[in-house]
Amino acid sequence: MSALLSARDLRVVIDGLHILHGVDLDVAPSGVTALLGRNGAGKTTTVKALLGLVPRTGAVAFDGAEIGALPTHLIVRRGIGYAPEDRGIFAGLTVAENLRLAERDATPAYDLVHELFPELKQRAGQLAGSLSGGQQQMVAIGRTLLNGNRLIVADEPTKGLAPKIVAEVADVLARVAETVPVLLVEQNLALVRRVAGTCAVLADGRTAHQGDAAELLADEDAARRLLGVGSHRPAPEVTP
Ligand SMILES: Nc1ncnc2c1ncn2[C@@H]1O[C@H](COP(=O)(O)OP(=O)(O)OP(=O)(O)O)[C@@H](O)[C@H]1O
Repeated sequence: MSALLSARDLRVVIDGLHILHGVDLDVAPSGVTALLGRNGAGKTTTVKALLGLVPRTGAVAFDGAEIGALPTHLIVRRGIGYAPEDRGIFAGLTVAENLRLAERDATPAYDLVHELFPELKQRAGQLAGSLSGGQQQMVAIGRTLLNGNRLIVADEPTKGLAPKIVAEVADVLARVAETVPVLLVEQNLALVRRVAGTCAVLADGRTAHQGDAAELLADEDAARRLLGVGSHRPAPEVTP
């Protein structure tokens, strides 16, 4: 199965600091590919480099076309949707207004968004700032689905959320990945175990491992070495 997106030797230098030293990454054409690594390993920078949000060198192929040197607006136009770490939603606008602001296509895919997240339809008039963390993630991810994107990039969608809400977001991601492939930056290994098929692990700005997510997480020594945790310790619940 050839990758939907593959990055080779991705490097990022910011203000003279070498942040990525050669990241290789393959995103599977279906399901969830998890991007893992300890704090500061370079996950968010990798995602930003893929989207052209930071100066970078290296090759990035998306659906067979080279996008490694393109500016961000041309990359997103090729069909990559981004849900950033801070969600980037407008707290003072309603759910419907947040979605409307993200419209790019002449015929935005509201059917898909409302089918996946009926709650966003029910809460169309509610201020986004008064939604739960999980519901806010639905808005952030829903926005990326409006425009016929072929890859969704979600950066730590569960960060700072209570376990019950993490379970909600896990459901959201699992549902989305049935329709559109997802590149997921995530620290919650229980969630990764539940939703991800493949994974890449970064360490110190480089790719330290790529492969099957379940296999890695089943290997306690490898998980401890690469991620700094025993993958079998009691984890926050993510199953409903
Ligand atoms: N604009 C910047 N200027 C200086 N250093 C930066 C910049 N952006 C990132 N870094 C540094 O690069 C390293 C990688 O950061 P990055 O945010 O990509 O890591 P991460 O794996 O996403 O971490 P976390 O899991 O903690 O969010 C960190 O040491 C960070 O401090």
